[in-house]
Amino acid sequence: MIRTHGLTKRYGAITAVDQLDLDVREGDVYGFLGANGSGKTTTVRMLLGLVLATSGTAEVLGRAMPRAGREVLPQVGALVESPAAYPRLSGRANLRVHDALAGGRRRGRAGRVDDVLDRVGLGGVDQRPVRAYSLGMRQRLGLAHALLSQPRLLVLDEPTNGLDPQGIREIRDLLTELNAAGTTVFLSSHLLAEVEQMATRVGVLDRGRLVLQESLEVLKRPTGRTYVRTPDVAAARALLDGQVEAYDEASLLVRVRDVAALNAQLVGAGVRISELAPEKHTLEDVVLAASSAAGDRFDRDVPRVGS
Ligand SMILES: Nc1ncnc2c1ncn2[C@@H]1O[C@H](COP(=O)(O)OP(=O)(O)OP(=O)(O)O)[C@@H](O)[C@H]1O
Repeated sequence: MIRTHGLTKRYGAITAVDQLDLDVREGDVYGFLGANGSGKTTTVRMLLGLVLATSGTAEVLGRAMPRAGREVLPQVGALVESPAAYPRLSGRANLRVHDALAGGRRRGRAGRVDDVLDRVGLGGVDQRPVRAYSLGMRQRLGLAHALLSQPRLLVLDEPTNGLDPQGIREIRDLLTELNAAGTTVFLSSHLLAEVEQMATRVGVLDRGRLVLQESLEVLKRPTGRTYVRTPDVAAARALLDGQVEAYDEASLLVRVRDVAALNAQLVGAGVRISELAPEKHTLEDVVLAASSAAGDRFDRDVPRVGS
């Protein structure tokens, strides 16, 4: 759906995007992660033909950008930074104008507009002019605009910017639902937790360079250790001598892959267990390892809403 080769953008002495090889496949929710200033917005702008690359190539929906923009862009729903809107008009009126400008058929327009407003949670609050909208409402309106043409591909730059935890959850659910119905989603974010909860594949940008591109399933694979929570730490340590890699007063990390066998062994020896689980890599671990210098600039402290 999106493929770039050696995509590079320089602004004078600054290399904002450096030799990027992106590969976004059909059906992905691709989380494009990077600290502030790492080059995400510049990349999104190049993909949409809003900024010209210094060198390298970009293909969107199998066509070269920006050359094929006229054919490609109507099939792509995009949200890049603060979406433009007529401030005196309501969101609904704005969307009707956009739909008309994009050549959407007049027939069914009102229904299409109402549908996307409902989907992004603006259906009930749309009496106000857009100038009275909060940042979060503007963001939702931008998303509604992106959805209007029922695109095969959504390209979203920080789509939850300005939203509260409830709003973030709603957008996440909406994107998951659209993806299940066949829409490929490419979203940029500096929020590790957001991407961890939504993405199927992840690309990590570190000062303009792609330092990691992999499916989340592979990245979060088990570490080969098992986490054991027990009130009988001393007994468990004695039993598993040599296999315990770390422990505290209530838990142990054991170098064992077979959780069922470990369970049987512990229970057989009378060790009480309150929790037993294979340890997994977290996205945070993996991102920090891939880009140690950038890692501490990520925003990790977002509230975890839902699962
Ligand atoms: N028009 C421009 N002129 C000069 N430098 C630019 C321009 N646009 C971006 N840059 C620089 O390129 C680098 C990457 O910026 P970019 O906005 O793409 O990063 P980002 O990852 O999207 O960050 P943020 O999340 O803060 O928007 C930064 O150093 C930025 O200052």
